[in-house]
Amino acid sequence: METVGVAPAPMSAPEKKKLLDLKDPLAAPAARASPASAGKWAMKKKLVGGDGGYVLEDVPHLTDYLPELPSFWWFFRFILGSGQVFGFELLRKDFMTYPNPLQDNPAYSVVKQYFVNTDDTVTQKIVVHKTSARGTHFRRAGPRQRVYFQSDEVNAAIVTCGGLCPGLNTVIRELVCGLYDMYGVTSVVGIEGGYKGFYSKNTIPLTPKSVNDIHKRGGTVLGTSRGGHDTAKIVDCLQDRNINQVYIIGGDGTQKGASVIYEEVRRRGLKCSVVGIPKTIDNDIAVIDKSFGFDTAVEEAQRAINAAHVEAESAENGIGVVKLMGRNSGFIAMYATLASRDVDCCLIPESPFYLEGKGGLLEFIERRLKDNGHMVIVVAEGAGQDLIAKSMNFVDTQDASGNKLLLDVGLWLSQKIKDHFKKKPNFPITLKYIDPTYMIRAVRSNASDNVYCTLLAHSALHGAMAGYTGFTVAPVNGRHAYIPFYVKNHRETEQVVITDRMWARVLCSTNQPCFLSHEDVENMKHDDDEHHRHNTQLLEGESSPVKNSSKCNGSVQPV
Ligand SMILES: Nc1ncnc2c1ncn2[C@@H]1O[C@H](COP(=O)(O)OP(=O)(O)O)[C@@H](O)[C@H]1O
Ligand SMILES: O=P(O)(O)OC[C@H]1O[C@](O)(COP(=O)(O)O)[C@@H](O)[C@@H]1O
Ligand SMILES: [Mg+2]
Repeated sequence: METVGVAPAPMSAPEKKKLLDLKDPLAAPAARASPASAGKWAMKKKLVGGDGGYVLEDVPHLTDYLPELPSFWWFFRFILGSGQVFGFELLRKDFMTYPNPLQDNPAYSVVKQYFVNTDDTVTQKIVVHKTSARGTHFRRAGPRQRVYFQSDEVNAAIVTCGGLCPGLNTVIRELVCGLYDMYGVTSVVGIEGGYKGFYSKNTIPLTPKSVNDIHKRGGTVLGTSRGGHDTAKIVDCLQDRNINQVYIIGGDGTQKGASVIYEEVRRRGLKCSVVGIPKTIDNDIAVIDKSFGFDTAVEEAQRAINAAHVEAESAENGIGVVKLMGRNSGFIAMYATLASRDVDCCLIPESPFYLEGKGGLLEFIERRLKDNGHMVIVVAEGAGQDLIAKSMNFVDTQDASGNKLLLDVGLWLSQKIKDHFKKKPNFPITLKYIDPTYMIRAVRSNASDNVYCTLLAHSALHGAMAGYTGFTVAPVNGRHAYIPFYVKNHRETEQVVITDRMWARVLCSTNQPCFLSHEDVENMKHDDDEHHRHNTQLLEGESSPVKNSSKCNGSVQPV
């Protein structure tokens, strides 16, 4: 088995494919029943072991639960008896699959080895020691020699859910154009307004012509929403409309929803590939290198930080406060701070801070103003929420998707700073608060995100055409991979690890206090070690492959 990023190790035949769990229940007869009964059809891990602690977290395939797809297979089986005896498995595969239409596409005729070797995998852990286990791998994304759908058989649907993010339109455009141009698929529809659009709205026909210019606009031409995830109704819609490939673009909440849809599709025995494309401007999806739109967000944040800096520099004891997105994680704030170099203090949810007293934020602000005459503070929207909640009577509220609604930390902080300096008449300050959140989210994607979105879309449709299902697609260490929905930590929010070197770089560039005592840091390191141990039961002796504060490692390679 060839691997990417780790030298291939020779394997003995019996060890080559140690199928830890491949036996799945046969398909349930196509039926409509309550998803509550879906338990016994729930996703099973498909783990394949290899030499040296190699583990492949494989993706489900339509044939896992639809072992006999075409009806004429039954006819041959009836005449010839057992497929196994007559070497029939090979013949069966030929009936179930079709040559990839890309092989006749003039644009790809020059490519030396266009099709991905079916055994290629991508390693999750790229830094290894000579004694470390090879660890978790994912199936490499890309076009396969044989596909499980004929072009005229495909009815594809695309939906966007959750918050906006630069690049949504590019992903939609490239899915549509890729399906048409590479696979000759002509039936693609858009679902309007997120998950609830499956059962409350008409579909929008999508063609290369209708999506031609959409990548030049922010937002999503399909509309999006939070809430409204009714699995049974969504799968009814897929069944009624004969949709056999569904591309679901959204963040952590959306991918959890996609996973449940996949389970229900499988329970009903439908030939329908369920594909997730991870989206979140916050860049807080675990396992993957980064999510699309993040680069654009960091770039766009520079404009707000520059404005804050200009304002602060031009006033006596000027302070610019900029609030950036990041509900649970400070990736945008951290990267925008590092990119700018004008920021004096970066506050993120992962790093608690305090205002008053020795080593507190207010003391630091005073000192920096005395030294420099101005300063810029970047604060992620999720930072300091505990402090705010303590200082005012607040009852937790949630949005339609169940996400906690946050208090405006930028406003709160600005007020606290103003109040502090009001008590010091000899220390007049000028504070400007800039909240560019929705401006950053609503812009069109930049050039690098556009290319990234194109590759994501292509990887997604290659996977669906090859019959894979129940997976999200994303770069892992620079290579696109298919990550099964069942990889739980992939669906959980990732946070900046403040005991990693990347956060130290920020502290170094801003010279801000770390607000933590030595004891706090030691406790955090201990928690991280515990987390590593918990995440690496398969890989004794390895550190966590999941947590990674830099999160933007590796340039994205063509699939
Ligand atoms: N645990 C869950 N199970 C099923 N659907 C979910 C779950 N969490 C969120 N969703 C659905 O996913 C969609 C988007 O979720 P949301 O949290 O708003 O955005 P995002 O996907 O960007 O995180 C919503 O329609 C919501 O109902
Ligand atoms: O105002 P909205 O639409 O609820 O969005 C706000 C949230 O959306 C985000 O940009 C990203 O959220 P999702 O990726 O979960 O959609 C958060 O940073 C922010 O808290
Ligand atoms: Mg989310």
